[in-house]
Amino acid sequence: MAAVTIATCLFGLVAVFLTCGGIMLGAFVLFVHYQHRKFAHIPSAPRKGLKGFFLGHAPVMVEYHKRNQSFNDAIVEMMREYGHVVAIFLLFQPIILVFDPDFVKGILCTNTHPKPYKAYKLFKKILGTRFLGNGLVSVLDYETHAPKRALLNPAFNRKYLQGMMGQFNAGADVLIEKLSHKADGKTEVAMLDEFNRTTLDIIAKVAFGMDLNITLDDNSPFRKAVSTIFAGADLEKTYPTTAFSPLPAARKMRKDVRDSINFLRETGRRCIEERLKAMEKQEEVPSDILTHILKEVDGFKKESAIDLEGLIDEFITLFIAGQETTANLLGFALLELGHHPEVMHRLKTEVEAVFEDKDLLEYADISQLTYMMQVLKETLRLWPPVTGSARGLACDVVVKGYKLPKGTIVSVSSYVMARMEEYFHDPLQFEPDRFKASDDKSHYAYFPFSLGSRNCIGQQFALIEARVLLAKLLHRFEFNLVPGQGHGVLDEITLKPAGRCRNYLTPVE
Ligand code: HEM
Repeated sequence: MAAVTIATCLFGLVAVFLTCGGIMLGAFVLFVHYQHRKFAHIPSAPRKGLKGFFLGHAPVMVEYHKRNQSFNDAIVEMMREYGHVVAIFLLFQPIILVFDPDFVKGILCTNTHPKPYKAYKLFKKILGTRFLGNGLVSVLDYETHAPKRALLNPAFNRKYLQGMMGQFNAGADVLIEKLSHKADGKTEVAMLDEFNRTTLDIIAKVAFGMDLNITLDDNSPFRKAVSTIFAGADLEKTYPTTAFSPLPAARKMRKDVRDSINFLRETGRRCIEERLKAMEKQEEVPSDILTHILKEVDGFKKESAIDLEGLIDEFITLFIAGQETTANLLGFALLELGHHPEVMHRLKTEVEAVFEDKDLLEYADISQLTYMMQVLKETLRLWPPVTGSARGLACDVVVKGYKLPKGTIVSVSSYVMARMEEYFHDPLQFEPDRFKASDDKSHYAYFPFSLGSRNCIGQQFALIEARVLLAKLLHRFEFNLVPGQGHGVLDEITLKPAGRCRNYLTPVE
């Protein structure tokens, strides 16, 4: 009798479980179907079978990732096939991609459409741990963003940065000294890794007066933490289940990322608190971006746009946004120079004319490097480290005859538009002369630093840093690409050269 009762109970439980599961699955299928129907009027690449129904184009993204190709190349193909407006589905999330300069202008240059949470949650938190929080990159709405941006803007204007030329030069000199020990013409040097270290050192010094010494220290915990965090973010982007999977590897990754983020945040907290104390005691403090911000907020005494936790968000934001991007730009530039000896020759001639026998490059010197600016702009056109931006529509919008309802996530891509014949002649050619001031016809089809009020605050910083580093390196070394490096890229949060820009170096005669 008892056995029958237990069996009945178990049967009942299983039935309830199956019914609930069935209802949930049914609701989920209806939801996915609704998402597809909502955007059925927008051209889209086929999503095959059940896998395509549930995962959308995500498997294509994984495929490209495995082949060291950017998913953006798949999007270029879709643009060629389907035109200026294309829908993609990542899992069941629709994203509408629009390749039209007027749309770019309307989306980026008005403060109408905020950043969408779904596209930026990976910056706010990685694998469940607060990362950039509400820092400048990841704060979503314009109202919260504006006062923060106003606070940081003066520290990033060209004039203020001109006063930091000493620090930019010093960073470059440490790298040159290090590389001079490897410049024997036969040692492979992964220049991307070197740029990564040096740009971390420079941002740490210029922004926070910190001497991290990462260029020389192979065991820097700071660098390890940054690498672990990027690896975690990339894993979560490609395999979102890592955020909650019970598998040991996923749990270990979550712990490593948590420890690394906490390490960075605690470093930031210490740095800010020590500076505050020094300022209270009226001790001499470095003239850097942190001092500038703390003076503005008067040590958080007045009601200000930012509190300590918010400032730690900015600390991490500047390290992350201000480092890998510039390193990748330099890596891609050196790679293209290796592939185009005639461009390299012309650039070196310009650098030598400016250099004469100077040790310290002043701002006036780098302003004369006009061809170098063209090289950097052209590199950013073909290889933008940040390929595009996303917004959530605040109202219905019609583009090219397609109605996009309020709430739609739209994305604009500098990477894809750079490859469109209608905006750039012979678009796949690396041709710096297209950026001669008089020839520049790139309005709203070229936006590697984004546009409008959410554009890159560090644009001037990056372009000063890149010119100082590249000029000093070309003055001292000949670079020869290790053969076999094509244009493969790693599309991991930022776009970077897959071959890590490996070179053989020799001293310039
Ligand atoms: C070649 C180098 C760089 C490139 C290509 C680049 C690109 C970009 C892009 C495309 C955005 C907009 C992102 C979005 O729409 O979500 C952005 C934002 C930002 N970048 Fe950069 N960046 C570079 C260097 C830097 C540097 C050196 C710093 C700081 C020192 C920096 C700090 C920031 C910050 C704080 C934001 C958010 C700005 C805001 O929303 O107010 N970036 N960057």
